[in-house]
Amino acid sequence: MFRGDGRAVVPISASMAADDDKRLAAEAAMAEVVDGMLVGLGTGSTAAHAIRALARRAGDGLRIDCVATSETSAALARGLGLSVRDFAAVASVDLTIDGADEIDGGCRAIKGAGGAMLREKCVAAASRRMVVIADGSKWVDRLGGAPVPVEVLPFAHSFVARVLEQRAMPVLRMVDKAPYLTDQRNVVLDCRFAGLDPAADATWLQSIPGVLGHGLFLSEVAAAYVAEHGNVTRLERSRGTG
Ligand SMILES: O=C[C@H](O)[C@H](O)[C@H](O)COP(=O)(O)O
Repeated sequence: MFRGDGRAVVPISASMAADDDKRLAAEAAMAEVVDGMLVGLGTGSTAAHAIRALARRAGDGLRIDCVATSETSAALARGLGLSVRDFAAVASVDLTIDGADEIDGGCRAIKGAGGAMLREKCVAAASRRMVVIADGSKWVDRLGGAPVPVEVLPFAHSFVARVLEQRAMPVLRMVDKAPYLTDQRNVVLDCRFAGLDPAADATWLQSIPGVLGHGLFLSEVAAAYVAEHGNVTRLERSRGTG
């Protein structure tokens, strides 16, 4: 099966459960999890489906350890009986399963609507393989419809915002009338770019003092499971991409 842009995709299954594409995508990714793995747990509503699916499989006898990309995911996983190790003591992860805010045909993603992109990037980088799970609304031809979240040292946020204005419209993320804080107690500037150039803008973001991380995942994602109207498609990153 081919998308309009000619990229090959592999149809996996069709399901009557069209109202729960996130869960279907998460369950499809379970095929990649085998006994003995150290699994990276993503963050967000789609990743939560994967955590619940992993817990069910662990209940059926699958032996895995996990690391989590957020305190929320760690708490969910532990509450379901999964073994969650401290990532600070982990150098390498076998497989990470995470959500995304946007994913394109080259398996490039925008992540971080839930504020977890810095830990997600660290765990992804430590992983032998990272797969994204998503419902069809996340699948885009071109990245940039969603804002790019940028995690910033609070000390530097006004300076960083001024620099970001050269290429984007940064908005300080707020919750209950106060700046949103990540698990690391940093702030987030959500950036809408006027014509995102993913590679150039990722390099530029990383060069700004005070920027600790951002939600552009351009080389980390090996494959994506995208469920749309009950149909799950696996999109593999092309060799040589990114
Ligand atoms: O910080 C949050 C993460 O990057 C999420 O994986 C991403 O925002 C997707 O979340 P959801 O599955 O809830 O749409």
